[in-house]
Amino acid sequence: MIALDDVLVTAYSPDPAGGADRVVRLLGPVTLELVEHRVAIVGANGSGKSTLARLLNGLVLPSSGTVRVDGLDTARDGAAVRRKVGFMFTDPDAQLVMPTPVEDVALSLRRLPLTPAERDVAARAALARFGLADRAEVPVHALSGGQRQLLALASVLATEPAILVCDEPTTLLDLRWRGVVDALLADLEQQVVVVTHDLDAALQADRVLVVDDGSVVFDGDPAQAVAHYRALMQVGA
Ligand SMILES: Nc1ncnc2c1ncn2[C@@H]1O[C@H](COP(=O)(O)OP(=O)(O)OP(=O)(O)O)[C@@H](O)[C@H]1O
Repeated sequence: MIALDDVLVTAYSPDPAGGADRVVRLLGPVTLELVEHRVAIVGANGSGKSTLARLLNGLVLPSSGTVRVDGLDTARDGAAVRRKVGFMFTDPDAQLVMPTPVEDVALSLRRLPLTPAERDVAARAALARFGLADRAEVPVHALSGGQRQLLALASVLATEPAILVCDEPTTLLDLRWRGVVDALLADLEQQVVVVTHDLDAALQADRVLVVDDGSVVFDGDPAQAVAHYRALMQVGA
């Protein structure tokens, strides 16, 4: 279970007038527990969604308050939390570090007690699961955006996270690849927390958080959450 207790995230921001840096609030205070299988986070650009998502695996630490994942404190047990919580970035290039897909997935498998040959077999099996079997040795930069997104998903899932946090995983994708990634995410056994601008995807979640100006302004039923968000954005259904 993910539990945020009175979490506040602040940052220092330069004073345009040239004075001392000012402390600005990015998010919070937020207190909530996430136990649902599928949780979506929606909100305007710059509202604090990524900050909230990044808190969940310790990429962002609270300035005050605590974030716990199955009892592990992200501020004190960061490495253990990151083994538990996989994170998929909007831009797969932020995450893919090896020259070829098979090497990238193999890198994700490094903590498992496997021989190099076993790791290679496991990496290829992971690529096959995502339709990338014949792309294993193609340079990562030569893959399409959709294929890179799938590779990022394959790599993060290879670490066998208990929870997967995805920050706008389909924003860069065309309709076909969006459908592929949405279907793969929907089928996962893991708890998935997804930041999305895709309101149809949000409607499929069990619970939706609406973030606005650094606060969670609605939390609950997906249809009501989407209606709340539309009203906030002053756009019709
Ligand atoms: N380290 C930081 N220092 C200062 N400001 C920051 C920092 N990180 C984020 N911000 C600001 O906090 C606000 C929330 O950022 P965040 O990335 O969480 O928004 P978001 O809702 O994910 O936006 P988008 O939909 O555009 O990706 C933005 O105004 C951003 O510029």
